Amino acid sequence: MRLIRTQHHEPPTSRQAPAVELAGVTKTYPGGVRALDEVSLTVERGTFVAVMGPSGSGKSTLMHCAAGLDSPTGGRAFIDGTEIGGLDEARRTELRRRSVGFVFQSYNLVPSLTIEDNILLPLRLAGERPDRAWVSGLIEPVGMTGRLAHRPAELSGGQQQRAAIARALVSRPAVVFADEPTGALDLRTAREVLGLLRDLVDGLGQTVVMVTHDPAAAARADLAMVMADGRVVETLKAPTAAELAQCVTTLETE
Ligand SMILES: Nc1ncnc2c1ncn2[C@@H]1O[C@H](COP(=O)(O)OP(=O)(O)OP(=O)(O)O)[C@@H](O)[C@H]1O
Repeated sequence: MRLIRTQHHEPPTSRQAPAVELAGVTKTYPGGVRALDEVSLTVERGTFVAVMGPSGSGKSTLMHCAAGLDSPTGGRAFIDGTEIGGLDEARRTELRRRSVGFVFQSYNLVPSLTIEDNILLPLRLAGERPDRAWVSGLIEPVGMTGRLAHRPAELSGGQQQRAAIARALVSRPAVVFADEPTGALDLRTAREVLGLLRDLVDGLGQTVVMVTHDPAAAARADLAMVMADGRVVETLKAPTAAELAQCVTTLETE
């Protein structure tokens, strides 16, 4: 597994293209803040990647540029082998719908819809028919089998996040971006949700990129990228919570 590439190369375009690829990506916001400074990285399929770093180091900007939610001001970003920068807004939306799933700290389920309709919503929005076998295969591991007719308010936070994870996966995306997915959960529930993400990577070959402040959460990933000042300054394979905590503390005090 190779995460960081710094040299120029032609991006692969086959189904086996990396889930995400950034080549020299820079993001300068109006006003002049350089939130990303020539970041190059590859997220291989079937891997769980955590992004950590002090506040303001560029984690959210990295996620937004890698997910096609925002445009880099320099460099090239690819999702599933497709360059985002070459697409107009409609095509970019279509690429996100087809290839990217999102999980948020606050679940973002639609309160008026049942859990089943929430999970199926991305397919409905895309005008696609559910692949029943895939959907059933998702419902069971996320623990929603007996809860499909419930509304989100009838579920605990952990259950809502599990439903949100099923929703993120329902369109079989190339990559799921999870932004502080355990930030609103208690310790035990957070551990269960992280275990679920880990199982989805191991069992379904899903690719997950998770932004987190929590070293224990990041330690569940295959790789942790640690950011500072818009750059990836450390890439740790099979990281431990202790080494991640140490790394971030050092950066925060520098
Ligand atoms: N829309 C924006 N306009 C101008 N500057 C921005 C904007 N969004 C972020 N920034 C700046 O870019 C830098 C990186 O911000 P970013 O939100 O990516 O960091 P982060 O690591 O996600 O921080 P946190 O952990 O606090 O969420 C910061 O200096 C921030 O102030």
